[in-house]
Amino acid sequence: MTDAPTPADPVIRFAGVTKRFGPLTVLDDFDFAVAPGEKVTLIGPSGSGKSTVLRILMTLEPFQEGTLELAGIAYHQPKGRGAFRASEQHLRQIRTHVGMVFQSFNLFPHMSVLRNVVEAPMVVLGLARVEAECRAVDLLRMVGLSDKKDHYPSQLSGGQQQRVAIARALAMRPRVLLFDEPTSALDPQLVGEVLGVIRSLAHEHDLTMLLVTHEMRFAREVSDRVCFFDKGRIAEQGEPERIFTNPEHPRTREFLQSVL
Ligand SMILES: Nc1ncnc2c1ncn2[C@@H]1O[C@H](COP(=O)(O)OP(=O)(O)OP(=O)(O)O)[C@@H](O)[C@H]1O
Repeated sequence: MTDAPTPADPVIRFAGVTKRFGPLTVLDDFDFAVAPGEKVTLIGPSGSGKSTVLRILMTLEPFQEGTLELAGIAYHQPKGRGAFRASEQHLRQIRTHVGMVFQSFNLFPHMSVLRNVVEAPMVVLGLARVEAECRAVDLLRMVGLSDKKDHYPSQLSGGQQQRVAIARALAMRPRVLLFDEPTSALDPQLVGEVLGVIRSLAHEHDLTMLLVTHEMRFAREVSDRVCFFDKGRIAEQGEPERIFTNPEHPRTREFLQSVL
């Protein structure tokens, strides 16, 4: 089964999006929509285009054709006009509505944990320091790092750095939070603490979440919908229980057998 009903008022919508890297077509006439508050996980083989979807959403990658709608803002790229690149104004709008947690944390190394979390709300949203700090203190408590607010990233474990990165993304109060393999760079013993924070977020908040992960058990626990990606297409999607216990597409079965 490749089709999922399109939500009436999606917060994310790709319609006929084509993305090429030189001669390589990664997404071909790609359609995909996510409802507000939905938690959707993209799984699939390496190189199938999962991260590219997130990077296009975050405007980190231009695309060649199609329409992208994000939090009510639409971007259309007509065929044959080169690659869509967002204007400065678009970039600002996107970055206010969408947060992204990367594999490699990407914290500012010269800033304390607290400063990492308050920086964007102050600079981008114009929040007063006292308000941004209040927000940051709450979020650092939520990710279990209240006692590390004056530390620098180099003084933290990878798992702690990633939890700061999650707090930093949440400090912007985004409508959509993207996770690109958030535990891939971590030592195995640190994976659980990061997944725990994301799991609580997924279960306790109405934030829209789109995740790329190789952690299948985690995908099963947190997702409303799992999409199996194969060669730039969603070969199969559905509720996690069904996808993991009774996959219909041969490629999904083959993939799950190789990773479970
Ligand atoms: N900047 C780039 N330049 C050229 N090719 C790229 C670039 N970024 C990605 N690709 C190619 O696009 C394809 C899709 O990559 P993408 O990272 O989206 O896959 P993925 O499914 O997320 O893989 P993984 O699970 O390994 O992260 C791959 O063949 C990759 O080599």
